[in-house]
Amino acid sequence: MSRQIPESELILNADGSIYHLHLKPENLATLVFTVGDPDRVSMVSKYFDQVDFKVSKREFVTHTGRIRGKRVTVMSTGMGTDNVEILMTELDSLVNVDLKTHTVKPKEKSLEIIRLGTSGSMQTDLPVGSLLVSEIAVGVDTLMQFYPKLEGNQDWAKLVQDTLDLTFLPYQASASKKLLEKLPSDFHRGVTLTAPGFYAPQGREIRLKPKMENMFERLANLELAGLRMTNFEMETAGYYAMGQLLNHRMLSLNAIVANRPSGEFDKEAEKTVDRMIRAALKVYC
Ligand SMILES: O=P(O)(O)O[C@H]1O[C@H](CO)[C@@H](O)[C@H]1O
Ligand SMILES: O=c1cc[nH]c(=O)[nH]1
Repeated sequence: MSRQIPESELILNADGSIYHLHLKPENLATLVFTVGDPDRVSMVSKYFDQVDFKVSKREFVTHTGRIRGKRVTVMSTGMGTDNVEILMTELDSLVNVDLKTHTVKPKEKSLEIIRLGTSGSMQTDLPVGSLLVSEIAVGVDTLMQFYPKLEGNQDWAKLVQDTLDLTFLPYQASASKKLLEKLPSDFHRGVTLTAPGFYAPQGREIRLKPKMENMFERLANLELAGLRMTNFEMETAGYYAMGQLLNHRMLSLNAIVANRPSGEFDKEAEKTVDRMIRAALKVYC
């Protein structure tokens, strides 16, 4: 008999749903699209043939339905890897923990989780309106200081640590090869920097001067094994790392809405996001 997880660690609501996501196992499909913005959930589910289930709690809004006969879930996470940690742990618990006995199920189940996010480009030749898939992501947040060490190559993480003179080691994880290979070639492939904030942690200056000078220029000039760093956002490395530790297949797609070298923001950002959503549903549903 596996360990019984205390009620204070795996918390259920009065209706038996999991604490933050407010979902029961039967409300979740094995293919899950995630978005940051709660308003983006209906931008995805409007393409479903039917929506059978809707729930929302805090920033976690979920719609589950069918598209071309395939069952699919879309849900929002809000911003940041702290929310991703909650999302991934609770999604994993919905499929791999028996919520009645509070014990881990003997047979592990994997989800396919595809993030549909917005992002800022560090590269001149990656303009606003581009679509990009994160092949590798480097997290400069401290989430992975609290979990088992990630297996696999950490060369990008070390390079970023040296470049930004960070006092802690960032972490690096990759997209699922199986999901990646299905994607058409009009998606640029990139190395994504997942930052613990939008302004100084991505080198932006409003009133406060970031401690790190020329941050995006320094990162944009890095090269490793023929790859360069391409874009900033705030979740992907957390997804890839948690997915690797929990054995779920992960992919992060990015609509490039800002270009840092040119100082431009995409005037048609909503259309760019819609193009990414339609492309993803076509490939994975
Ligand atoms: O558009 P979403 O998915 O929220 O993603 C990006 O946008 C937010 C910042 O504006 C961050 O969450 C960042 O990762
Ligand atoms: O520059 C950007 C644009 C969207 N999201 C980010 O985190 N950064």
